[in-house]
Amino acid sequence: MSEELLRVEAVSKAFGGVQVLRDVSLSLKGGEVLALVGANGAGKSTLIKVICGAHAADEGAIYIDGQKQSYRTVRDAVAAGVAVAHQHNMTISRLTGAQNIELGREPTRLGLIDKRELRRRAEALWRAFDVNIDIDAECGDLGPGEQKIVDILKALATNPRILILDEPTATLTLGESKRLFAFIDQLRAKNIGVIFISHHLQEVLDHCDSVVVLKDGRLVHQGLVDETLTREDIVQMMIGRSVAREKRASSAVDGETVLAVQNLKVANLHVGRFEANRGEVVGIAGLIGSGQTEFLQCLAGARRPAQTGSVMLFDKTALPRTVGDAVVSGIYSVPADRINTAMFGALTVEENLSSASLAGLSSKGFISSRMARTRAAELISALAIKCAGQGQKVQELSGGNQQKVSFARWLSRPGLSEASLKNQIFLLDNPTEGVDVGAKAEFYDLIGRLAKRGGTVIVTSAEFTELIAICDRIYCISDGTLRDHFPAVEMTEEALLLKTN
Ligand SMILES: Nc1ncnc2c1ncn2[C@@H]1O[C@H](COP(=O)(O)OP(=O)(O)OP(=O)(O)O)[C@@H](O)[C@H]1O
Repeated sequence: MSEELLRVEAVSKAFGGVQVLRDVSLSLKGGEVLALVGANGAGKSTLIKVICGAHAADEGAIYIDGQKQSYRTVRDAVAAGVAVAHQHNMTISRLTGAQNIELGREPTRLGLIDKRELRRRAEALWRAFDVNIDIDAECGDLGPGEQKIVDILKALATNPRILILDEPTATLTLGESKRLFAFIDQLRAKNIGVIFISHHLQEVLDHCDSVVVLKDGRLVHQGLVDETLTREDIVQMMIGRSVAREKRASSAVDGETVLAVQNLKVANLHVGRFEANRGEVVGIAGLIGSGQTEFLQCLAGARRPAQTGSVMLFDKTALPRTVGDAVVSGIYSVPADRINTAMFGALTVEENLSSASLAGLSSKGFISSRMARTRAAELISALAIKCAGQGQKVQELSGGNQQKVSFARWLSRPGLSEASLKNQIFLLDNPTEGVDVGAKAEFYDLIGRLAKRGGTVIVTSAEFTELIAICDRIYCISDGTLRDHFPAVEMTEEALLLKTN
């Protein structure tokens, strides 16, 4: 590793009186892959935004190559050699990989886009990083792991010396993540300094050189990743307690089938046979983009399948036609794209938490604001949602805390009481994406409690270890078909990978 490339010195930042970063200092060398970890709301994204010019620090300074930076915009930071690849896929599906890589920087000739030069530039980058993807294919035809690499190449097209990767593996399966790490090794070899944000602590230990831990806006640790540092050490530093990784006790499945689907077709998926029982947590394992999201959308009334086949859903023989029908039938959904589709960013935490259960919070036609407040307070405490108060706008929360609100919205409907949830189905599409280890444990506990009360939970996850830990049975999607299922206790991550490839 070479000389110090980036130095963050005593940076502090507050929003509206809430201190989010306190006196944070860290250092990054060329060729170093530095992991930035911390619980949801610890201040990781805010720190990144200060480094990449999106926020100005209240106090402190950023140095690159020992030079104090005075940049005020993202463009200034790019000019100084800083680039960011954001967590959510920013590629445009109808453009090719090459067009995405050069998006916003297209070379022109006689006032028109010079397609040949554009292709040449993208290819030069592609060759420099020895990437094994088709840059002439439309991004919509690439897998999520390949799209992530296109996103990173797009950031690299600005020729940065410091590259920030914000949760790049959050939606990738293990195989896709491995490919991404091989790519990160190339960045290291080219002496690029990488800041890597992740909630997957094992990959931090396996692939990063050093780690910085933030807790409540303070830096509590910066050090090398070596054999003496364990996952448990990092968890302790992040949340001040340890989090067990044991399996949840299997729920009291009473065997009564509440949902059975045969021969359904949706997107690129054929559902040969799928069943879910009362009191059961059923997992669906598949590579991202295998059709599991679309299948859950059909069950939630948000999409019509191309072919319905035969259906048994409680006492009906059809799937819900609308989301409203589904909710009336007792089917609640936490969709994958929840931040855009299932939340009201401009409304408060309390309003979002109440929005799925207004009828239950009403008396004589009026919403009881006392009941809404009490219910919201219960949920905020049960899921440890970090917010300045119930009145804070959801768009001001950290990404992980927004996820928690979207999950909790549907929990506010049945409530956290011990009432039976028989004939209620919860559809959770990758529910713990972006959520920290402590909150994950709370989610698993809540999922177990929903099943114990007789509810049926159907869940997908990019993390197969998570499915093994929380499910009773797991269906696997292989060759575009969902049919085979296995008891979770008999599964390993490797076995699931083989069955879904
Ligand atoms: N624009 C804003 N206005 C008010 N508060 C904000 C704003 N942006 C961030 N915050 C607050 O700053 C704190 C830190 O948020 P940040 O997004 O940096 O956390 P994070 O560590 O990236 O979390 P996550 O793992 O959930 O993504 C949160 O409590 C959040 O509510």
